[in-house]
Amino acid sequence: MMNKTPKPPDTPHRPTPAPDSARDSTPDPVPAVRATSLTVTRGPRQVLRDLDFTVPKGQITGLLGPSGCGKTTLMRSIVGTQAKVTGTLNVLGHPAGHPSLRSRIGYVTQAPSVYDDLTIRQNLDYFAAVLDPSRPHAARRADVDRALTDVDLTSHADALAGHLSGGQRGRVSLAVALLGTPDLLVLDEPTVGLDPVLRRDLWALFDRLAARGTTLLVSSHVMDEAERCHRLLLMRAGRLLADDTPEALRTRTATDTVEAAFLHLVDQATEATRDKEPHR
Ligand SMILES: Nc1ncnc2c1ncn2[C@@H]1O[C@H](COP(=O)(O)OP(=O)(O)OP(=O)(O)O)[C@@H](O)[C@H]1O
Repeated sequence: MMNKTPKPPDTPHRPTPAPDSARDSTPDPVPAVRATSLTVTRGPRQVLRDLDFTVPKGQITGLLGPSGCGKTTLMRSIVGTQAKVTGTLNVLGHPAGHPSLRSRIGYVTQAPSVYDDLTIRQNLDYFAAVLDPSRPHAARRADVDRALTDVDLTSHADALAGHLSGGQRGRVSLAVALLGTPDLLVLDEPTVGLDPVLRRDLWALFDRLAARGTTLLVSSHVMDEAERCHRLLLMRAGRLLADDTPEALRTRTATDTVEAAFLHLVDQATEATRDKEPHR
């Protein structure tokens, strides 16, 4: 079972695909992320094994796979917070973790990081000051207003963060990540626990950000969200099963949905592993 939450009854089978303008645009020759032979060890285990992939600029790339397959580890590697990373991992033209990337990447983890005893606006004011203390007050204020508008929380700006729903807290975290207008936005399962309307609104925001030129890497368990991405990285057990567009995946596997394509690729990979095992 891939989904953490049951599929909501009114979720369309295949949500609105990403806009053609973004899908058909020729990708920037320098990708936002390029990984070659990327391997990560956590504790005694290799949790990412020999990954090769690229994330094109200005598009939404979905990172999908079952719980524990290594999605968070891959995101942490890209934002530069993961230890024991080998191989090559370039992000926006620099090695992952390079100091110049700090202000260019927004990272939203699964646990929203907001101060409960501050209002939404106070949270954003605080993070804006930490992000760039030398930025003039008026410019910081404009950044906060823009981020509030982006996540549709302007009318709740004076509410205490501690009084918000889980989905609203997640949107505050996203607003914090948007304060510095990052070139790359890395979102770890941003739609978990959201109702269908909020999920739709959040995906509409991702589309708007991509249309502005932001690169998004979004992890999810929910395969119908995969259909909304320009590209997909499908993972299983620390390995990459596919790096392609949803359409190409469906065509290549002669299936109707990305979920069916994923299952087809899992079966293929299982068979290939079995064939390599010595016969007893
Ligand atoms: N601190 C750690 N030490 C050792 N192993 C870890 C650590 N954190 C995670 N792992 C292991 O690394 C593997 C990948 O974990 P990761 O959190 O990247 O998966 P995921 O795909 O993001 O899972 P989920 O969808 O449940 O968040 C898992 O097998 C997990 O048990």
